[in-house]
Amino acid sequence: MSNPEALTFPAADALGLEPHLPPPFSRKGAEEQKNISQQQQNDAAAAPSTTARGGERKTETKRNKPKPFVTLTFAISLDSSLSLAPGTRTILSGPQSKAMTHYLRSRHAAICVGVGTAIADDPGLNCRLLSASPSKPQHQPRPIVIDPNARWALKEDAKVLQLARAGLGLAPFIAVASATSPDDQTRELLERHGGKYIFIDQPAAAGNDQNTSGAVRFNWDDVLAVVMSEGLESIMIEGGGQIINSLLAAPENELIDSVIVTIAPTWLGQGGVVVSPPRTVGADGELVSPVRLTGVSWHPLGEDVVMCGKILR
Ligand SMILES: NC(=O)C1=CN([C@@H]2O[C@H](COP(=O)(O)OP(=O)(O)OC[C@H]3O[C@@H](n4cnc5c(N)ncnc54)[C@H](O)[C@@H]3O)[C@@H](O)[C@H]2O)C=CC1
Ligand SMILES: Nc1nc(O)c(N)c(N[C@@H]2O[C@H](COP(=O)(O)O)[C@@H](O)[C@H]2O)n1
Repeated sequence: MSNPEALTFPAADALGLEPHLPPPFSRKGAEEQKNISQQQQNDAAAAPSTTARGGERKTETKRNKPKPFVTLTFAISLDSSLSLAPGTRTILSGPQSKAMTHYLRSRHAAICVGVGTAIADDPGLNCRLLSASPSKPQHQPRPIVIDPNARWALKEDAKVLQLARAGLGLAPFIAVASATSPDDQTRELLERHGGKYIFIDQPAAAGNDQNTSGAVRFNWDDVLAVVMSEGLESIMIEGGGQIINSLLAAPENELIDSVIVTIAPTWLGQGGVVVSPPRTVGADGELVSPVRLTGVSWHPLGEDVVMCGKILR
C-alpha cells in the first residue's frame, strides 16, 4: 500500500535542526529497519518485535541508568495550549511545521504519547514523509503509549493498528505499571500487530507532579531505562499536557536532551490543555522558574516558528 499522505521536508530546513537531533541511524540500523518494514508489509500478523534502532549516542540519567536520547517536541498556541480542551484534537501546525514533525519522526527510534492523547486523538504516530528512494521504505518510529492503569481500550480499527497492518507504521508498545494485568483480548490484538505491553516497575509515590488524584505516576528514568532495554536509542515525546508537564518538572527535566517546539500564531482561549510545569521553590522559599532553555535557535516555517534549545543545567 502506498503512502496516501506523502509529506516532504526541505533538506535546507533539515540542516538547521541537525544540532538538536540524535545522531543519524547507522547503515546497519537502517538495514534492520528496512527488514522490519518489509516483514510488516508481508505479514501484519508477525510475532511481537522488540527490534528497533536509534542513534548511537547512549546517555545516562543522574541515577546512572542507560537512557535513550530524549527530544521533547510539541505544537503550542500563543497562550501555551496544546489543544482547545482535554479530549479534543486541535490542529496547530501548518503544513511546513507538520512536515518538520514527520522529519523528527523519521529521526527517532520511538515516539511517545500519554494515554490521554491516545484516547483523544486516535493518533497514527507514524512517519508520512516521502521516502528518499522507492526501494527504501521510510523509517518508522515505535509508538510508546504511557498508560499505567491499562485504560486504553485498543480496538482493531485504531489508526495506529490500521497503519501497522498496511505496513505504514509500527504497532505500539503500551507502558503499564507492573502490578497491572491488561486484558487478554487487547494483549492478543496488540501482539498480533507486532506491539506488546511493557511493564514499568517501582512507580513513584503519587504527587510527584501536578497529579493529586492518587493515580500511578512513573519516574521518567524508569520509563526511559525500559525503552532503552527494548533497543530504542532515541525517543521523541509529543505529549499531551500531563506527560509534558511531568517531564518538564525539576528534576525530571534533566533527562531531556533537546526541546523542539512549534509555536502557532493563534490563541486557543481559556480551558485548553496548557503546558505549564509546577513552579519550584528556592532555598530561601522564593519562587523560581522550574526550567529554562539555552542555546536556542528559531526557525520560521510558513506562518509558524519552530524553537529549538537545550535545558539549562
Ligand atoms: N499540540 C500538540 O503537539 C499535542 C497536543 N496533544 C493534546 O493533549 C491532550 C491530551 O493531554 P492530556 O489530557 O494531558 O493527556 P496525556 O496524553 O498527557 O495523558 C495523560 C495520562 O498519561 C499518564 N501519565 C502522565 N504522566 C505520567 C507519568 N509521569 N507517569 C505515568 N503516567 C503518566 C496518566 O495516565 C495520565 O492520565 C489532547 O487534547 C491532545 O490532542 C497531545 C500531544 C501533542
Ligand atoms: N506537531 C503537532 N502539531 C499539531 O498541530 C498537533 N495537533 C500535534 N499533535 C500530535 O500529533 C499526534 C497526531 O499524530 P498523527 O497525525 O495522527 O500521526 C497527536 O496525537 C499529538 O501527539 N502535533
